Amino acid sequence: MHRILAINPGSTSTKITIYEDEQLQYKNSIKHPAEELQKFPHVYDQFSYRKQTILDAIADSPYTLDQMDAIVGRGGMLKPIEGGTYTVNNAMIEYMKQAPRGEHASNLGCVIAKDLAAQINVPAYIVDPVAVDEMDDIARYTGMPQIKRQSLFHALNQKAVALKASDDLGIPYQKARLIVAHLGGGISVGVHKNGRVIDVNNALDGDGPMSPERSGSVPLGPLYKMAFSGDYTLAEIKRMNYGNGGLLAYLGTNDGFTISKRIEAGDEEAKFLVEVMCYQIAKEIGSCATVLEGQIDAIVLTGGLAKDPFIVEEISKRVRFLGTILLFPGEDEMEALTYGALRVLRGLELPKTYL
Ligand SMILES: Nc1ncnc2c1ncn2[C@@H]1O[C@H](COP(=O)(O)OP(=O)(O)OP(=O)(O)O)[C@@H](O)[C@H]1O
Ligand SMILES: CCCC(=O)O
Repeated sequence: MHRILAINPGSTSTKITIYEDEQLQYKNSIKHPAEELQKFPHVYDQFSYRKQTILDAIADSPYTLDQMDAIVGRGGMLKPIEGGTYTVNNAMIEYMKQAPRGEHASNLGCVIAKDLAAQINVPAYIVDPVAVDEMDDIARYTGMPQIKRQSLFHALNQKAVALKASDDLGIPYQKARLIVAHLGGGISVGVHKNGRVIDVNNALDGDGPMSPERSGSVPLGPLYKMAFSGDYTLAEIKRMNYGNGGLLAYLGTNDGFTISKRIEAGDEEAKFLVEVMCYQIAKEIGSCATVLEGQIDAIVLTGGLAKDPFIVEEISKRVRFLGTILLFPGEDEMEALTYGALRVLRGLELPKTYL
């Protein structure tokens, strides 16, 4: 039996779980009040604070740290790397200190995992970080030689549900042709072909469909006029893209439950804007279908918004003609982290080395 502590630092909380093999034994979502996190200029500076909250939570659990066989953290904005389970090493930690690709709460996953694992002399891993990059070269190009498309997406959940979908279809993931749409606070739609995500929208940087709180793609001309108008700071424009964009910008909330209740109560504006978001998601799926030249084993809808039947139907009615639609509502990043570590601990996969 393998006992695994998984750590998933998010923007407002740090989730931890303890599994014994596939069995969840303990979970805790440690909330971090905004006033606490605001004290730290950079995500990396939250290391000691978040680590201590995790140690406090473990002290309140039925377990002690030294009972763990491995510690796995969510991986962050690392250099572009292929998917899989990686042993946490110093190169990773140094990269996260500098964070040249940006600050994301998950940057701390590897740092905390390594520190705690070193205390008890067990391995530390990360699994399928947001920086997973398996894109075909042709997908990287834009019409501006100065700008290349980047692969930054919900790799952990996308890969986990793609494995489950392949299993359900009876096809090995290494041979499957899937379009996976992760519908969360951010939205990413990835083309999975023969075990690799060969194209995907950058969910963090104004690429793809709008989401509950992100703008997705917008026309460039009006954007650069706005950027140079002198009316906005760079930080304000960034917030319009990430954090305050999408449904939140129109409706004042990014909460799918609230929006769904508003629609049920007859709010036509809310209904129309959700239709707009679903239209954009369906268009993105349609463009992914061309990448697979129409040979699609399944379209997979996952993430929190895939729990909403209205949203599922709005997307499905436009993409049904492409083939089978499989639903994996919600996400289980803790399970995905744990299973990634388990595959390595059981010798089913070799851990990869981050260079
Ligand atoms: N049953 C549901 N009905 C409607 N909306 C829902 C439901 N469950 C979750 N949502 C909405 O789905 C969205 C994403 O929530 P979720 O907690 O899955 O994602 P997140 O972790 O915040 O974001 P991300 O998936 O991008 O990491 C939120 O707007 C949430 O309110
Ligand atoms: C890029 C995927 C992770 C996120 O949406 O924060």
